[in-house]
Amino acid sequence: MSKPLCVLVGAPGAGKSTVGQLLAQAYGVPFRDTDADVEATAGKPISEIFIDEGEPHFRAMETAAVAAALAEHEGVLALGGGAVLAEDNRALLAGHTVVYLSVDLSDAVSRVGLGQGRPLLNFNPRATLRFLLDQRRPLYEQVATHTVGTDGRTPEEITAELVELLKG
Ligand SMILES: Nc1ncnc2c1ncn2[C@@H]1O[C@H](COP(=O)(O)OP(=O)(O)OP(=O)(O)O)[C@@H](O)[C@H]1O
Ligand SMILES: O=C(O)C1=C[C@@H](O)[C@@H](O)[C@H](O)C1
Ligand SMILES: [Mg+2]
Repeated sequence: MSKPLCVLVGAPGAGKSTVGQLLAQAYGVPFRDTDADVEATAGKPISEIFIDEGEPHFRAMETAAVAAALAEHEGVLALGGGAVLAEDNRALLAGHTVVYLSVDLSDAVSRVGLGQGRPLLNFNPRATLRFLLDQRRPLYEQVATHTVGTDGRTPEEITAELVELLKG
């Protein structure tokens, strides 16, 4: 089975998409993001999938995207922030190099405040993120082979640490 060089997991705002692209550039390998795969398959943004078909439909599409990417992709792979909620996805991650990009509440709030298109965070992002971080932390820790803290650090600093960490 071909394997991604590295799979990034973590909460919304952890920087999976940002750091994932930098890490792929550093290695000269392709970057893939299951959120983008789902949007390409659906032909519309995730926010519209949530509105039109609902979260369970999005989660089923996400699980199919995770399975396909883990089987096919040989570069750096970022998963959607909620991908670890599904036991099927957690099982598929076994045997892969999985990096948990951790983020605390205040950094996550300020980072997601910069962007749009996160349907779970449309209403009261701070309270929702607090819940998501508490709910998911044990799941991220369960699937991770490595953990890297991102608070107060630039994407470039985090990428440099990852390159060192993954050398071994
Ligand atoms: N270490 C960092 N320091 C400051 N800002 C950051 C950092 N990492 C990412 N950002 C910014 O935070 C926002 C969210 O980053 P990004 O989209 O990479 O997160 P994500 O983990 O992919 O989130 P999601 O789960 O929603 O896809 C972006 O505007 C990005 O530029
Ligand atoms: O944390 C989540 O549950 C999500 C994070 C995003 O990456 C997207 O996968 C979607 O907006 C759901
Ligand atoms: Mg992302």
